[in-house]
Amino acid sequence: MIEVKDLVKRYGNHLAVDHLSFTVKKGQIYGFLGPNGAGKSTTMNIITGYIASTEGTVLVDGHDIRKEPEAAKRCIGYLPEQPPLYFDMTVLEYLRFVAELKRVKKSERDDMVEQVMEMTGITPVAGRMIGNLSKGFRQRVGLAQALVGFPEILILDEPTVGLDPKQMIEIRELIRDLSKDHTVILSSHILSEVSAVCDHILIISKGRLAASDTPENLSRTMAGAQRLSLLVKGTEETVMELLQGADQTMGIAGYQTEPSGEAGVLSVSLTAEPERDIREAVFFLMADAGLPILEMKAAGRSLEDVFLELTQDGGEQPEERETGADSEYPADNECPADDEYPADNELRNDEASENEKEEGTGHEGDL
Ligand SMILES: Nc1ncnc2c1ncn2[C@@H]1O[C@H](COP(=O)(O)OP(=O)(O)OP(=O)(O)O)[C@@H](O)[C@H]1O
Repeated sequence: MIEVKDLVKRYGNHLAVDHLSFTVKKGQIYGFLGPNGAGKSTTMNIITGYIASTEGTVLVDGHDIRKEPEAAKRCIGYLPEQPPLYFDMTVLEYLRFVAELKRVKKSERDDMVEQVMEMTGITPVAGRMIGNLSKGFRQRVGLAQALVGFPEILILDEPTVGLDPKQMIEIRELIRDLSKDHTVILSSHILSEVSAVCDHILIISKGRLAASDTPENLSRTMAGAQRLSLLVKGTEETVMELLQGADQTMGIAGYQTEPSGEAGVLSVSLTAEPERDIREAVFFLMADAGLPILEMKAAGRSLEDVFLELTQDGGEQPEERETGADSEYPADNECPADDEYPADNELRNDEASENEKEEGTGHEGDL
């Protein structure tokens, strides 16, 4: 679906994307994970044709984004970090406008807008000004504009940033739903978000690809051997004897004991053979010998540790961004600040009553 080859982006002397190559296959959710300033937005802006690369190529469904931008862009729906919303338009007006910009046939526009509003759960707020919507609803409108034209690929830059936890969960569910019919690439600096939603993780650090695999494989192959620490009620003699005599097929590669500080309780550290989960076997070994386990903790490296190690020092350097006409990067102030509009809680009642009128939409609460 997407082939990124040897991509380079320089901002002056600053190398934001450093010979990045990866492939995105159809029908999966890809998570673009990296600390702030790692180069995620820059890469997404290049893939979507929003800015030009310094070197390298991007093929979208076989179309080179530089040579055939129209054909490539037709395959992509993009939700940038700052959704391109017009706050003084109603949701319906805005989506009709987007449909026109995307050159959807006039005869198909109304139908399509209706469908994307339905898909993103914003039909109840179709007549409301975008500036008066809560952040969660604005994000849905952002997703709806990305869906206009029914592109095969959705590229979402930090789609849950700034949302409250409930809104985050709702948007993640929506993304999961959309992934049934679309290939999705989303960026995030939150590991738990990416591992919860994505089939494949691309870890980016200092503009380079640090790792690319499924969340399961990343934790299995990079997190190293499982280590368990236990508190066992028993004497050192009985525990050591038990471990020495333990069946080799159990997968225990090593062990160590020391006093726990509590009378009659021993602290035991166990290392498993590679890719073995020994928790259950250890539980039964101790239980059969009448030695109660008071505590068991898996001490292996988590996916989080792997991420931190791979991206160490890979984040934002304190450096000025280019701004103004020379910069291809969209200015931060394209959209009016939130405080120019009534606070979300001032709108809650209105929007809630609008939703109540539309019972059975299945979307509520994100107001
Ligand atoms: N217009 C610009 N001019 C100069 N430097 C830029 C510009 N845009 C981005 N950069 C720099 O390029 C690097 C990558 O930025 P980018 O926004 O792509 O990172 P990111 O991974 O998306 O981070 P974040 O999560 O903070 O959005 C950063 O060091 C950033 O300061």
